[in-house]
Parts: sequence; structure tokens; C-alpha cells
Amino acid sequence: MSWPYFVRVTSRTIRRQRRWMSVRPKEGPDEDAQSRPKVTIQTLQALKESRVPITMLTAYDYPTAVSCSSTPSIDITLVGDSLAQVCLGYKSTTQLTLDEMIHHAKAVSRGTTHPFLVADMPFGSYSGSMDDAVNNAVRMVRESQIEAVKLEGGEEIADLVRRLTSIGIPVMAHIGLMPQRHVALSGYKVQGRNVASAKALVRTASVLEEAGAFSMVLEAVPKELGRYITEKIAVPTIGIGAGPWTNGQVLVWDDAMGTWLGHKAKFVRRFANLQIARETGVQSFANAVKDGSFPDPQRESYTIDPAEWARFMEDVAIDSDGEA
Ligand SMILES: Nc1nc(=O)c2c([nH]1)NC[C@@H]1CN(c3ccc(C(=O)N[C@@H](CCC(=O)O)C(=O)O)cc3)CN21
Ligand SMILES: CC(C)C(=O)C(=O)O
Ligand SMILES: [Mg+2]
Repeated sequence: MSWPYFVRVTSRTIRRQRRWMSVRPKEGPDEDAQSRPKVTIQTLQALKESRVPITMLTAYDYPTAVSCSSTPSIDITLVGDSLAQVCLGYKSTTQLTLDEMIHHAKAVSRGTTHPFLVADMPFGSYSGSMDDAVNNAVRMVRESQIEAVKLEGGEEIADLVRRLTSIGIPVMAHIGLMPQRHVALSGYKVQGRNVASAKALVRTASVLEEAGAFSMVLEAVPKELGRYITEKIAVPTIGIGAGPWTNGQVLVWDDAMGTWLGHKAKFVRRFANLQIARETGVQSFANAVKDGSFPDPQRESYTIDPAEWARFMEDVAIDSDGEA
């Protein structure tokens, strides 16, 4: 598809400006954070239409949420159920409970300023009755103050998407590789690699868009299919391992920051190496204590008025005389 000249120039300008704004973090408290315009569903739709890439990162606690809010270039913070593996040490996302998700989403919510805040509904929390699924989504919104829920699934979740959307809970759909179904799918495998499954995914995307999903995550699909679905549906697509032509990109925090030491999927790029930074910090602390250089008696310790200390010493001397 060819876009008019002014659309390309505008989006390029916005992109450069946003890149420039995000070059280096400011020192000290982030005073701009409270005054930035809040990202809304409308903002995300406008980013798709102006072809400015949408950025989404996961967060699982207060400090990572604060970091995701530290630049206006991040559009969405996702409390992903990858929480289960990268933060809680479970084997798979299917072990995560609704209560655990709500507990972490609350912390993320307290640290989030301008980014649009989305959370995954955990495995099993939206597969029973419609009423149970709605109640669970309402709990997530009410208790965690998240703004939208993300659901993995195909046409079988369309009625739920319709229902949640109708009661004012925006839904982000998640299609392609659905980690909550890794057992049924015989592992974490790229989806849509043959005619039949590619066509099925395109159909699924359209059905979920029609049901009211405001956006869609495409996980682990061929880049050609990522582009095709992105052009076919009107709502923004956000890819993870879906190539460069989706409307946005998402990565798991620990993959992007180098704190996940497990499997590294093909689509992961490390943008920082926080594991090395923190282990260096751990070693430095231990060294400084072991060699007696921490804490410094002048700068890192408290004092008592010398006269008060002299009286204290007299006092304890009398006490121990009495005992003797
Ligand atoms: N650290 C982390 N990053 C993630 O992206 C992530 C999680 N955890 N946990 C929940 C799910 C699981 N995810 C995964 C896990 C593995 C692959 C993976 O191994 N993919 C293979 C493709 C294999 C094939 O189809 O041949 C790869 O090598 O990329 C992909 C997504 C995505 N989510
Ligand atoms: C990787 C994203 C899309 C996700 O679902 C998660 O982190 O759980
Ligand atoms: Mg997830």
C-alpha cells in the first residue's frame, strides 16, 4: 500500500521527535511524568492511522511500571501472564492464579502514569461460564485499576469479547502462538505457516475485530502474515515475533532488559543487560562489607553528641560497679 507524502513525512517527524525525547533518562524524579497526555484507545488508533509504531512493554511490579512510564515513547504497559515464568518462577503461564495476577497488576497500576494499562486474564479465568469470566474481568478492573484485559483465543472467545466490550471493558485479543495453550499446541511453535492455518488466523482476526477487540497481539507468525492481517483489520496490531510490519511491537521486560536467563526465542532482542549490572552490584556490596570499607564511619554512620556519650559511659560504669 502506498501512502501520501504528507502522511510519511508527519509520521517520520513524530518518530524522530519521540526518539530524540527518549535518548537519555533524566536524573532525579521524573516531574514530567504526571503531566504527559494519557494514552487512550483513540491515541492508539491514531498511531496506526499515522503509521507511528506503537510500543508496549510488560511490567510486573511498581519499579518496572515506573520505568515503563519514564519516557513518553512507551504507549502501553502490559501486565503479561509471562509474570508466571519470569517473575514468579513457575514452569508455565497456566500456573498463574487470578489473585496473583491482581496482586501484581495493583503494584503496576500504582507505578503507571501515561501508558495505557492492559493485563492478561490468567489461564482458566475466562473459560468457564460467561458470568464467571465477566466477574473475573470486572475484578481485575476494579481491584487493579487496569484499563483493558487481554485474552488469548480464537472465535470461541468472540462472545466474551462482545460482552466485555459492551459493558465497558476494552479487550485486546491475542492470536497466533497462545502460550496458555502450549500443551494443546504441542509446544511454543510459530503459527500460520501453511495456507490453511494462515487463512484460519486471518479469519480469527476479523471475527475478533468484529466482536469489538480494540487491538490485537499477533505472536510468532510469519512476517508476511503479520503484515497481511495488519492491513486487513482496522484496529492496531501489536506483534511479538510477527515481523516489522505490525502496528506495534511488544517484548517481555526480562527478555528486553536481559534479566531472563531461560530460553531466548528468535524474536527477542536484548536492549540492556541488567542481569550483569545487578550481579556486579551484589558483588560490590559483598566485597565492601567483607573488606570493611562499608559503611564509612564519617559519611554513612550516625553520631551522638560527645557530652551525651560521656554521660552514657559514666552511667554504664556506675551500673556495672553496682553489679560487681
Ligand atoms: N521470557 C519469556 N518471553 C516470552 O516471550 C514469553 C514468556 N517468557 N513466557 C510466556 C510466553 C511463552 N512465550 C514463548 C516461549 C517460547 C517460544 C519459542 O521457543 N519459540 C521458538 C519457535 C519454535 C518453532 O516454532 O520452531 C523460537 O525459537 O522462537 C516462543 C514464545 C512467549 N511468552
Ligand atoms: C508477550 C506478551 C504479549 C504476553 O502476553 C505476556 O507477556 O504474557
Ligand atoms: Mg501473555
